[in-house]
Amino acid sequence: MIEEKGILFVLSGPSGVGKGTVRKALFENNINLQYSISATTRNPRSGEIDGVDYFFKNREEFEMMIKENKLLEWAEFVGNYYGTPVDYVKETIDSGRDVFLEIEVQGAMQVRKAFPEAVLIFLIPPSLEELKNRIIGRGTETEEIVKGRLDTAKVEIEMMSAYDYVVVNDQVDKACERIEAIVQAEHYRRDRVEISYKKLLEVE
Ligand SMILES: Nc1ncnc2c1ncn2[C@@H]1O[C@H](COP(=O)(O)OP(=O)(O)OP(=O)(O)O)[C@@H](O)[C@H]1O
Ligand SMILES: Nc1nc2c(ncn2[C@@H]2O[C@H](COP(=O)(O)O)[C@@H](O)[C@H]2O)c(=O)[nH]1
Repeated sequence: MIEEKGILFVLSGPSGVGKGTVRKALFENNINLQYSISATTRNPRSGEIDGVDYFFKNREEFEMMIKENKLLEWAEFVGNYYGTPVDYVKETIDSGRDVFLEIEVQGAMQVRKAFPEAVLIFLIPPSLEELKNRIIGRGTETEEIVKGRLDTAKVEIEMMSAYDYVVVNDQVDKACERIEAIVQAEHYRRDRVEISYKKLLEVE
């Protein structure tokens, strides 16, 4: 019997589009995906827990992870490092389970190179105005960081065509449904859903 590997799904998109919100809603629906917790040098926001939301590191620790090839991808984003620990991703995929990354665009492009079979999903806002409202509305960043993230967002949106799928986050539940449909479609495409086609064809 051939061992089936899991699929690596990557959700990316501009800052403030709602990646974290959509990801949390997806996982509340018990979707059968394993979330890969990232490492970062940014300070925890109120309520964020080390080892749950992120592995919080100082710059020295993060740079050591880079040096020791412990990251599948990493990027510097508006003044902080972010990266995906490689061992968890590899072990989970090898065990046949799907992994879900929520990362920014530079990192997604690195995943594309390192893992060409990964499925890249780009989340877009209904408009740039709405994106701005969402970043400001979240109220977690200073005015300067908000500006940095909005400037970066314009560059990031230009990378949309490098993705396998584009999903509009107009409403969280609708965005989740679209992503769930992509996950299902990718399983069908890889012939991993246990449907007996023979049986189907037998039906008159
Ligand atoms: N569909 C939506 N409609 C309205 N508001 C939304 C929607 N999705 C997310 N939001 C809101 O937008 C803000 C930004 O969302 P979130 O933090 O999930 O974005 P993000 O893409 O993960 O941002 P970052 O990349 O900066 O971490 C939050 O206040 C969230 O509640
Ligand atoms: N390249 C990577 N980007 C990541 C990773 N984890 C999160 N992110 C992205 O960083 C920005 C900022 O996140 P925030 O929590 O400070 O708002 C956002 O776009 C995240 O998706 C990662 O491991 N690698």
